[in-house]
Amino acid sequence: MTSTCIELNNLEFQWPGATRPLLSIPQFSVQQGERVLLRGASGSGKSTLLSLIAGIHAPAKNQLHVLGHDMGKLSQRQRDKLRANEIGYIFQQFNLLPYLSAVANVSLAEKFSPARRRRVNETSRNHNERAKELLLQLGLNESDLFRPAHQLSVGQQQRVAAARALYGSPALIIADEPTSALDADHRDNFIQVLFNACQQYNTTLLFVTHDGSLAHHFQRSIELNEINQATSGRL
Ligand SMILES: Nc1ncnc2c1ncn2[C@@H]1O[C@H](COP(=O)(O)OP(=O)(O)OP(=O)(O)O)[C@@H](O)[C@H]1O
Repeated sequence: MTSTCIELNNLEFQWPGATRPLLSIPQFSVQQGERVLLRGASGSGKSTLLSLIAGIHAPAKNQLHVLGHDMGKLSQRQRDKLRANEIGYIFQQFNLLPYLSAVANVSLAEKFSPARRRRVNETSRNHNERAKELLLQLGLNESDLFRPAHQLSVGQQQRVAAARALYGSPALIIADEPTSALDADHRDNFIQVLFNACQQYNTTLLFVTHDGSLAHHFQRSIELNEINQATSGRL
């Protein structure tokens, strides 16, 4: 049975001080386990939409549901909790702690989330084992597992960032331009290993980029301007 992971209904969003709405999206949804590419030019509102889905900013009521929660009805604290427990975020600049090892960067995710800690406890002997398992699955070498993040290559750091997002099996992974620092070979390989991990855990993947050449990798590819009436000239 499939369930809906992200559901937008007449989502309207305008930044304070802006003269017009940035987002006006009548309908858009992503099913649990789906892998979707969201494309859009610079400034089209991709990061803003991600920040609403991740609960960093709040929409009005009844406009956005994430994993069954009306994001407009949750307090900031409830949104933070939902994000910590259920949403893995892969940032363009990785956001790793440079002097911690790859393994420590990955297991750090559980410090902020009892739910992730519990899910790791259910499936693994100990936390380092789970972090190591994910890193190896994502293609890191055994010899790099305990090296500090700042000594790793860009491609290796990206794998650590992906493993951290996947740690504790969140239902949704949001990846914001995660391949912009990689060359074409590393990029395709990174997407493939990320897909394999998402498939294994039925994790939804929302992958944002301005690079349309990645579309063929995904089950569905959406151009933000096509669903956003605020920028499609229809408003
Ligand atoms: N915190 C903020 N306060 C006010 N305006 C903002 C804020 N963040 C973004 N904006 C504005 O919203 C618009 C869309 O920005 P956003 O970062 O969502 O676009 P984007 O598609 O992610 O761009 P890029 O691909 O360059 O990262 C821009 O005009 C930007 O100036």
